Amino acid sequence: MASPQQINNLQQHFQSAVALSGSPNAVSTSPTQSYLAQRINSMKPAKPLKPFSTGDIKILLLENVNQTAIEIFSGQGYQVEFYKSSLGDEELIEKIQEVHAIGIRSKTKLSEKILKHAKNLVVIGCFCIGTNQVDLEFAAKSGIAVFNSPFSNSRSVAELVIAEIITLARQLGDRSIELHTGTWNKVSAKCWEIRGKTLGIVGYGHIGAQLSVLAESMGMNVIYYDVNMIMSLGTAKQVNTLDELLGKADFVTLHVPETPETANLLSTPQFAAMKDGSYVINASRGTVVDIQALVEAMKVGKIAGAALDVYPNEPAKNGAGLFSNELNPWISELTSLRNVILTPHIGGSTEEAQSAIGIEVASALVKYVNEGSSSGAVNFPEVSLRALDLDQNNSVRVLYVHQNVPGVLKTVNNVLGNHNIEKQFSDSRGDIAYLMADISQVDSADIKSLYEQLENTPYKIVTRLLY
Ligand SMILES: NC(=O)C1=CN([C@@H]2O[C@H](COP(=O)(O)OP(=O)(O)OC[C@H]3O[C@@H](n4cnc5c(N)ncnc54)[C@H](O)[C@@H]3O)[C@@H](O)[C@H]2O)C=CC1
Ligand SMILES: O=C(O)CCC(=O)C(=O)O
Repeated sequence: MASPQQINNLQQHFQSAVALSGSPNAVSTSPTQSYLAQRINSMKPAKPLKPFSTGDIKILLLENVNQTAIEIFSGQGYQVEFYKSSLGDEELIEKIQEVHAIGIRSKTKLSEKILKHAKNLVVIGCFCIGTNQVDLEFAAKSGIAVFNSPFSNSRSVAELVIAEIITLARQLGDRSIELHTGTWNKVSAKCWEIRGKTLGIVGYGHIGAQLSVLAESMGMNVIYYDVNMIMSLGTAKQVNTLDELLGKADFVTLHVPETPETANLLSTPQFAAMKDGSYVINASRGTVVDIQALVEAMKVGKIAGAALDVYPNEPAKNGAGLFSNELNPWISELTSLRNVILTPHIGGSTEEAQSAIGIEVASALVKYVNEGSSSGAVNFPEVSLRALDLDQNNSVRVLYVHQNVPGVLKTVNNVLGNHNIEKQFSDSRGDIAYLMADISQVDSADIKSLYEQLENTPYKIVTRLLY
């Protein structure tokens, strides 16, 4: 057990988080408050680890990732390069060659074409929920772990949808535009209360379920369709088919991920199956709704209103004139329709959500870079080891990503077996496996040779040593 003075010193050490460079000569550690509290509360001082042979940690942050993340990375001494927008392919390819970590939101496409240029990249942070913008399989095969924030912006999306339900039901967008342009148009025709109306939620995950509770509290009846059986919250009811939901709902809202199965989930036949005068809301991904078909269904009055937050193609940066037919061919038709609310992918854009996402994803990246823990990774086996103790001198943490084929562990343990293996954990996910091991009695002169032996093993994808 550590003395109170030692704990205090440790606390100061973590809190100041100064000069924590990723260079081989500097100490690195994790900064998050919850993690800090966990470490300190355990009353067992942990040995801070430093990366071997990765040089100074460089991180590229795109798409205006929140300040909380910048502070965490800077606090670690990482070299942070920050951009407000995403980058074009050419510039991205140039920048990605050198960095060890990259942070993006929903716009930056990290396809195989881009990722194959990354020479040092060990980790990708998606500072959002969706990870469809990253080629997760190629990343895993290249030994690059991907993290996201699974629910930090869910509430923000659910609240936006509640606002949109009322806005559509009362035609508030149109009334506001009219008055902004001098027209007083006091009408009640086809304007409704939402009380007693049926909300159909497609995808009852984090956002769908949160929305369900909010909608019920406002007097709506909730039904939902999901490919999985999911426990209902409140008095919501799961229906068996999408068509059943479409035939019953006054408002249909989509909260599914972008997958091949969800492409054009709502198209001409689905709009035809909906109730006359019903409404559509899409804050999931742009590919989930066939927007040309939606335009047609609205022109004939089948659909009385729509709120869209996401589009198949979205501009890479903010600016006037970017939302035009050059981006998506139906934009002028869509913008000429009445009772259509169009927002620029802001479902998760609140101060609360962005700050929480910044802390969550940055902390996961730091834990992976500094300690090797892949807990929460979306494309990687989840492996973690308890920290090394402060007094464990001559210990090395081995991080070894390899192809999931028979015999690899035998080869690796032959290399590690010259030392004392204090603890070891390995797991696999599809074609990829990840081994973490803490070994002791390692002379510092031997670290380079240990690294080279592991690097030269067959089926190795990435080797990292922390000590
Ligand atoms: N507009 C915005 O700013 C934001 C958009 N999103 C989008 O919302 C999506 C949903 O987010 P969460 O609720 O957190 O995801 P989640 O993973 O918690 O829930 C998704 C649900 O959809 C279901 N599902 C998958 N395929 C389906 C299908 N073909 N038909 C019916 N159900 C299906 C799943 O079983 C799951 O229950 C994200 O994948 C992301 O693309 C998320 C956050 C912000
Ligand atoms: O805030 C963003 O940039 C993207 C939000 C989003 O779509 C997500 O979290 O999946």
